[in-house]
Amino acid sequence: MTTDHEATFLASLGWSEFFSDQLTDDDHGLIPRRIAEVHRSRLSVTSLDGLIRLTISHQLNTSEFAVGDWVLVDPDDDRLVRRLERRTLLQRRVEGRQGQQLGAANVDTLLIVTSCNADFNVARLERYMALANQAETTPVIVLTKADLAPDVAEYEAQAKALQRDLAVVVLNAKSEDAASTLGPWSGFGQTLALIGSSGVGKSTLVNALAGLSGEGSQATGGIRERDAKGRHTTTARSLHAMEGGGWVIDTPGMRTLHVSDVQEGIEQVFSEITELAEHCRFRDCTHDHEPGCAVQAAVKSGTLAPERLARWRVLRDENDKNTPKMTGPKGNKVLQKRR
Ligand SMILES: Nc1nc2c(ncn2[C@@H]2O[C@H](COP(=O)(O)OP(=O)(O)OP(=O)(O)O)[C@@H](O)[C@H]2O)c(=O)[nH]1
Ligand SMILES: [Zn+2]
Repeated sequence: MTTDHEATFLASLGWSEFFSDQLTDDDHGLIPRRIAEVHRSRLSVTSLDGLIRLTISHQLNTSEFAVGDWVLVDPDDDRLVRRLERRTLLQRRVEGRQGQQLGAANVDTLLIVTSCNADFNVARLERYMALANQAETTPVIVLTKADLAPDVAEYEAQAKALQRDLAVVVLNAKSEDAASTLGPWSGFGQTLALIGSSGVGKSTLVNALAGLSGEGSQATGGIRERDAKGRHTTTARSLHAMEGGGWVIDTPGMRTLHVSDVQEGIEQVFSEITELAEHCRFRDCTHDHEPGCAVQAAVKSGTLAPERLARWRVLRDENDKNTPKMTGPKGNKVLQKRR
């Protein structure tokens, strides 16, 4: 019963064979919808007529859903029937809590936003990239406030060195061409999400990408609301149509970060170290004092910066500490997969 209009709308939201292949005969009559808002007792989805609040059971734990999830809905009563398997999932560890919090689902590209000033911190960027890699979302570094920095090329070079083949974009988030600069990642059917510290220009970028100004715009700078605990929050809906034809997810929950369970993501960020380690004499080499260590040899020859190795160690140790371990059949430790 899907009209052409509806089909184009779903395709703009990223509906693809990955999701349609999950449909069975039992799903006849149901329609796919994408989650735009997740609250404690309510879920909303996008539609051509605007947001629709889903009918859900009182027992449903909404924290198991993420903005960007695809769900099947009964159009007669807007009842949630089931969630489809995710293509990508960004999640983060919350200090003092068990497990991980879901951030955003089915995101194609994660814009890691930082500014060309004191906010720029390579260790934090590597951490964000480990998370993006682990989620199987493509990271892109966006360097904002280029208009205020005299030494932009220096920041750009440092960002490019963070991971092999990493895309780095330099811009002024307030300029008219900010959205078109991000065109390669904001086209029809593409989903973007943003991460980065407070004040780097995320809301400004969302406004530029979504063509929002005035009434509909995300609060930028000091005009934000306070939540119950008196903290500043950017309170607005989380899924916006972009002028380029895709969608952008802006979830405040993704803005701070501790890592756990991102071992493969870390190996991808530091692929040059991962590859060198294969040539160490000992399989369990710690790349510290061992003879025949290919990683230390690279540091000595100047091809690997000692600071980069030190940051890899810190991130890997933090991840190991935060990742729950299971004891394997032979008593050796096995990393627990929680996907
Ligand atoms: N000159 C200049 N100012 C910028 C740029 N990007 C952001 N700003 C300004 O920096 C301030 C903070 O920008 P926001 O977009 O609110 O930052 P945010 O990352 O959304 O911050 P939170 O909502 O706290 O997470 C605003 O006053 C923006 O106008 C830029 O590229 N150049
Ligand atoms: Zn070694």
